[in-house]
Amino acid sequence: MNSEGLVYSEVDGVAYSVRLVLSDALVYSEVARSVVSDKLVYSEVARSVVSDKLVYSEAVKSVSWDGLVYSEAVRSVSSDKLLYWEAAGAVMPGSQQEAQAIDQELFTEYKFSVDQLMELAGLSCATAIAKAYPPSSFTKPQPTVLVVCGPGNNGGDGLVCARHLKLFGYEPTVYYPKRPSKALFEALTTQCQKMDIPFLPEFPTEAMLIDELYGLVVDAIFGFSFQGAVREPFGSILKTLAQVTVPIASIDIPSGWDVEKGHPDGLQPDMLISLTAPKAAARHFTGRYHFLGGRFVPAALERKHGLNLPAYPGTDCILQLV
Ligand SMILES: NC(=O)C1=CN([C@@H]2O[C@H](COP(=O)(O)OP(=O)(O)OC[C@H]3O[C@@H](n4cnc5c(N)ncnc54)[C@H](O)[C@@H]3O)[C@@H](O)[C@H]2O)[C@@H](O)CC1
Ligand SMILES: [K+]
Repeated sequence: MNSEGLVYSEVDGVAYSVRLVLSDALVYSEVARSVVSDKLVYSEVARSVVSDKLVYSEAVKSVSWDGLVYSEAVRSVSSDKLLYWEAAGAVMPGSQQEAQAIDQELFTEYKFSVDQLMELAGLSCATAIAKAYPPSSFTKPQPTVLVVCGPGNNGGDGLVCARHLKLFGYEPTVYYPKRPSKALFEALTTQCQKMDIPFLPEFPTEAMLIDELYGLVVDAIFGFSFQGAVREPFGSILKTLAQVTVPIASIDIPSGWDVEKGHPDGLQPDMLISLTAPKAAARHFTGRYHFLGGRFVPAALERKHGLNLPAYPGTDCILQLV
């Protein structure tokens, strides 16, 4: 027996779709339901695969309302020998002010140093990238990655990410046009150079050139302190990046996006790695992969800001939200 069917219907702003595949050894079903109104988007997806020995099921629920996104994911796999279950719930708070307040408290009250947190942030970005885009998935002969770094700490995360990508077997190249004269950034640059990571003297002006040379772009230009109209040279860089067809992975926030409102005509990355907690703009992210990284928030700080962070699985430094 083999059959497959898809039913889609929409009634009064509620869209339903049901997909079912049946074969002798396998049953696959997918049900999606979403409600969209002026202020509210509610969506629910349930997926399950049942084969002779294995049951896999996944449910993702998310509600977004003006400034707030709540999402919940449950995943379970059971087979003869294995029972695996994973649940995640996340509330996205994330005004720009709140992100900056958490940042400041980590440094002043909790006495972390920037380089400590940057190392963990950059490592989680490289880990998430390796999970979503393993070197074997690259269509180029080498897993080449262009890492574009901005002038602040988001750029620093990019440098750390490039270094770990190199250790993971990728071929990163960095473009870092505005380098602050601070010991931390100079050290991160030297570390990359000593690991034979090339630094581009000029940004490729044609998006096609980037597509030809690299299989992935890491956007580490701006994070949660970005404000106002983009100044050069980043305006031209972002215009070029908006035209590339290879996937873009954005660190913390897609660069050029308003931290709270997003940017409908701006960069639309394939991947977002939210650090510490997703910012409000993350509700506008439509790419394939959304990961949470930066597993360094003390419980008291999480409680104070009502972050309600999802539980990271085991010892992992990242959690896939979408
Ligand atoms: N606590 C945390 O919360 C951590 C944050 N980290 C990273 O730090 C980032 C925030 O870093 P920063 O506060 O340094 O800021 P950003 O890296 O977001 O950017 C600030 C820089 O961008 C420039 N800039 C801002 N608006 C601009 C515009 N319109 N045009 C051109 N240039 C503009 C500023 O002059 C400044 O040099 C986060 O997004 C995250 O990636 C991590 O490194 C570690 C931990
Ligand atoms: K970014």
